[in-house]
Amino acid sequence: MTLPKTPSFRLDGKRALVAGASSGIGLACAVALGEAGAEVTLAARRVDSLNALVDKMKAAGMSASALPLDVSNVAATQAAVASNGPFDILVNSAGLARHSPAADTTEADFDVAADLNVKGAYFLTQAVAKGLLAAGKPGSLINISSQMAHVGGIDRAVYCATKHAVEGFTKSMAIEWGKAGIRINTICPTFILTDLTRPTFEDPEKRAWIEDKIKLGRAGEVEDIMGAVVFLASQASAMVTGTSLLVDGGWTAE
Ligand SMILES: NC(=O)C1=CN([C@@H]2O[C@H](COP(=O)(O)OP(=O)(O)OC[C@H]3O[C@@H](n4cnc5c(N)ncnc54)[C@H](O)[C@@H]3O)[C@@H](O)[C@H]2O)C=CC1
Ligand SMILES: C[C@H](O)[C@@H]1OC(=O)[C@H](O)[C@@H]1O
Repeated sequence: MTLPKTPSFRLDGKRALVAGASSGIGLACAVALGEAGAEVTLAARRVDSLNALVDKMKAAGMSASALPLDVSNVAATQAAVASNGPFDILVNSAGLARHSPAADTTEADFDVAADLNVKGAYFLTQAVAKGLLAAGKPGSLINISSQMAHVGGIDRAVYCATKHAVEGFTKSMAIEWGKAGIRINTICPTFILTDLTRPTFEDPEKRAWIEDKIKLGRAGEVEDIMGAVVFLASQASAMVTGTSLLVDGGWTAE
């Protein structure tokens, strides 16, 4: 009897683009992919915010470079991906939140969130996929969505709408490009301690509510996303497409 072979989690020889790489979840994903052997292009609006990180990754033996990229600018995104691709792996962690009661949402708040979280994510994913299709290569594209793509949240009607939309285009693109070997998935984190959530965590009542809702009883850390991203980027997830990987500590189990 031949034993089944465990698929590799290694990413040697793969080129990865990480958008929103200068902080938080994106930064952690860039490091995780680099440690797994990928050649990582870290993208952010301001490249000077990436230089120290790129140097640290290189000093630790990883392959890393910086690319200026404003994900809410579709034409600039398409041009940057076309001239620097093709990328075998995309992690899009660029995102924002403007929280308010649903009755108070302004058109401007809606537009700024939709422009980045939905439109920007859509066209970045499309641009990377088109590079792969033109090169006849397979790939794994990952958008950082949210547990809020699966439930509602107080003051989060717009944020939830944008993240639900990401799930919709992820499934549709996965159907269209599956036969070309392009897999598209989302990672859906719970509350993770980052710049984005710091104001929420600094409120003791809100922090207690979060730690109660998360069934594992603690706030998420960026390290909690690192294994998930390597899994989805690698051959270990070869049969996984069009779905969400919830890293929510059990929030949505209730
Ligand atoms: N922190 C949390 O609890 C959770 C965060 N998320 C999602 O994770 C992603 C990353 O968020 P965090 O790391 O928490 O916050 P963060 O604020 O550290 O990261 C967001 C990144 O997006 C970048 N960004 C903003 N606008 C951009 C643009 N136009 N072009 C390129 N980059 C842009 C920022 O510079 C920043 O590096 C977001 O999509 C967020 O919605 C999802 C679930 C939970
Ligand atoms: C920024 C939000 O408050 C935060 O991001 C998420 O996706 C979490 O579920 C929180 O709602």
